[in-house]
Amino acid sequence: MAERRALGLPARPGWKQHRICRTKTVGAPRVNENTPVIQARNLDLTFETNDGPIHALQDVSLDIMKGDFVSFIGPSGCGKTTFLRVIAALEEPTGGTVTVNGMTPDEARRARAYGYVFQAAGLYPWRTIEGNIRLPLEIMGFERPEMRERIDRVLQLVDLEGFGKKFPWQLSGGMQQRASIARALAFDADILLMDEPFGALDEIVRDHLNEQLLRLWDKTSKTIGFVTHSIPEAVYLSTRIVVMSPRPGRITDVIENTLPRDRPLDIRDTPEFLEIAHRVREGLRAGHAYED
Ligand SMILES: Nc1ncnc2c1ncn2[C@@H]1O[C@H](COP(=O)(O)OP(=O)(O)OP(=O)(O)O)[C@@H](O)[C@H]1O
Repeated sequence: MAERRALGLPARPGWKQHRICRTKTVGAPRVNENTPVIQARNLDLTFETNDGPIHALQDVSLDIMKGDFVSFIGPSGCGKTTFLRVIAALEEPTGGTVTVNGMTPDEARRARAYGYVFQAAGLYPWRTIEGNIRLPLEIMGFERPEMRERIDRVLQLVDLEGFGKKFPWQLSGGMQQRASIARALAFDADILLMDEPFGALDEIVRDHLNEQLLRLWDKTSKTIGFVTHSIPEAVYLSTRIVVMSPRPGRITDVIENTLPRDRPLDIRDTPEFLEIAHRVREGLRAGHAYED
């Protein structure tokens, strides 16, 4: 249900929901060049469960600037997904604040400030690839010619020209994930939130999609928040790597990536790359040691 909201789709009947706004934009971004696109201050989130409270986020503060590619890495349960979901207004923090383009997360969701890509492609099997991409655009009330233009543009961006009339089951897992990215890009939001989008894919496909994503980021200058378990993926893609640690979920290190923006895959064999990867690994280890 929350996933449907993030895609701009209506909740199923009977679900408590925020009203879906059908206009294209509600409220202009209230930021200038020097203001962070995403700003989290002392975020706290405790889930109340039958087994007691779970402190998923503790005192999380972070600024993400326009055009940043920020990866979140850390062991299972350290709050990576929860943090992304708070930014996307899919979870309500129990403390602290977060702004997206100067708005509350909920205002930002209504203003279509971000696209969200989930771990699984989550395409509707009875709709074609085009139909899947078109669905949120229909709900948002775009005119037909504009929908057509947007669908063609995003299919081209993710290298799926000619596949619009296919159904999801006719595409490989990697292509389905690209279609899911195309759907998130169709609103043309400046921010893309991606929750471990390539986790289920094999290494070769993942490498290819990493390259494509980097190219897409370069072409579109979007701001990207990206959850991953993979150190090489985080180092290859990001401008900054946020290392997190569990129980309670918190940020333990923020690593600036000094690699050039132009990154062929074999940059992963260079001493510079390995040095940054080493620092990420040390950060992850330190987070674990803290628990013992
Ligand atoms: N809706 C929820 N209700 C209760 N507990 C939750 C809920 N969502 C997440 N949690 C708990 O909060 C903690 C952080 O979860 P989260 O999914 O954010 O971690 P993660 O770092 O993304 O993990 P993974 O890498 O396994 O996806 C975990 O202990 C998880 O069990």
